[in-house]
Amino acid sequence: MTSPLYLAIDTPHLDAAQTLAQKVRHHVGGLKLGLEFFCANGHHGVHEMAKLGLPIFLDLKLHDIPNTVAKAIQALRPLEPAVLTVHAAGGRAMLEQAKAAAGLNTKVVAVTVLTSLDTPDLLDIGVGGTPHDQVVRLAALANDAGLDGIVCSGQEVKAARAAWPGGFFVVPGVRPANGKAGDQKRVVTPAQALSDGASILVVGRPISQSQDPDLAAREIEATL
Ligand SMILES: O=C(O)c1cc(=O)[nH]c(=O)n1[C@@H]1O[C@H](COP(=O)(O)O)[C@@H](O)[C@H]1O
Repeated sequence: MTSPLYLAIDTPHLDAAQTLAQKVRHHVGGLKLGLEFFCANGHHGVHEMAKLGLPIFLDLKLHDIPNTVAKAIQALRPLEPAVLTVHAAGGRAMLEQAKAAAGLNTKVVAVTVLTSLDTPDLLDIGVGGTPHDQVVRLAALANDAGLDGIVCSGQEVKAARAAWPGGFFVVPGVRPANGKAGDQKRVVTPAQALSDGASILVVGRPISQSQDPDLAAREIEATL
């Protein structure tokens, strides 16, 4: 069975990204490349990482007016990422146009409330209520707009999955029991996120900063 574990490769260095991915390639289901990697290495870098044969999750969290996001996604089409992110807060028209611009083999998923935010952080940006309320609201919008799924924390995935059984749910901010949360505020264990309905789990530092990344990936996999 394919592993639900996607490794977040958060580095601007192509050689470091390749070395890390080579180490864990047999114990992860896919590679997530983010802004840091893409800004430094662009399309060439994505092509190089795709040579490892794992699905590529291109996490660019696009958020702009509908026309700009649609044109950006058209420009990404040759890369054929398995998963691509946009921000749900971009609104209905942006989400609809994002999905329409993507290739048929790309799942477009909407980031709801970043896992680094809690209730006071939402208040700071003018959003009342809890992250849970906001995730449920934005998940309904993403579903309505025809997206494939959402990104949310493990604390909300059960409710989001119940409201959208066929959705694709990406859960980052997962930590093994006793793992360091770092800048993540809404954290659950990988096993909890999976049993609550995550489709895939995104894990970065617990693997990439480990002395032995392959062992760290295997240890997480063993808990699932
Ligand atoms: O879209 C994401 O992947 C994402 C959304 C979110 O709400 N929180 C979040 O942490 N992420 C990403 O997931 C990864 C988490 O990394 P670690 O905290 O190191 O495991 C990073 O690459 C983040 O960019």
